[in-house]
Amino acid sequence: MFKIIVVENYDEASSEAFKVMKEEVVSHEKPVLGLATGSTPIGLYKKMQADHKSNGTSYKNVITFNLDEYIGLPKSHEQTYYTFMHENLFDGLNIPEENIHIPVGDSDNVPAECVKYEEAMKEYNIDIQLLGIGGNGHIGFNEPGTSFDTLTHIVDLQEKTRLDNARFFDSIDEVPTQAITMGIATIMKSKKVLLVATGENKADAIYGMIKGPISEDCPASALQNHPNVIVIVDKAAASKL
Ligand SMILES: N[C@@H]1[C@@H](O)[C@H](O)[C@@H](COP(=O)(O)O)O[C@@H]1O
Repeated sequence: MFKIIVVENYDEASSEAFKVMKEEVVSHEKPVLGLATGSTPIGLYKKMQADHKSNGTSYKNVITFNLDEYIGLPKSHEQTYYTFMHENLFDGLNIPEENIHIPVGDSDNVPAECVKYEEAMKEYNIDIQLLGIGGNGHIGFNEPGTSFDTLTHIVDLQEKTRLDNARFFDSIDEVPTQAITMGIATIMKSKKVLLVATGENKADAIYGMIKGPISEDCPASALQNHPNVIVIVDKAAASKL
């Protein structure tokens, strides 16, 4: 079930998302947050850091699981999601390092890492999973055609996704070709989903997610079967609804 909140712009979307996130953080004794990368959550993460700094909201009992990670880059690489999360969120909060979970993309045994990651999540129930959405409707790195039954797994990144993410690298050739991602079945297990999307280039994906058929052609359409999804979109991303 979707609760759709339409706002004017990116900053308002970040503020609305922050309200939802903060409520989760303060209302659970041990909040379990599923986190995302991409440019969309940066505004939200800045607000979480600012709130921690000025209001002292504590994250010391927070446990986090990130959606995905590139395969093949060393952790310290400036474009890993490990680096992204530390720079954009974790460095400004007081989450104990041992509570932070991100798939290890430079593991010697990536298939075993996927199993281990899924197992680690079984111990906890994710209270809220934050999601962005790809222009082709992907969530995490679950590209169109991914089975809705998937757990954490290895994916070959589509050319469109590599191109979309190439802006962060020196050239398209440097964008990894594979990633580890939570599967769609993993995402569906979280108690609540918070999906944020802004800009006209997300309008088709938002339409497909909410109004399109439930189909593997649009991975986000699986969320039509989730009991509790909050969608925060600006007018541009909502323009085709
Ligand atoms: N794996 C991430 C997704 O989790 C993210 O939702 C998507 C959209 O990114 P952006 O928010 O930059 O548009 O990009 C990447 O592919």
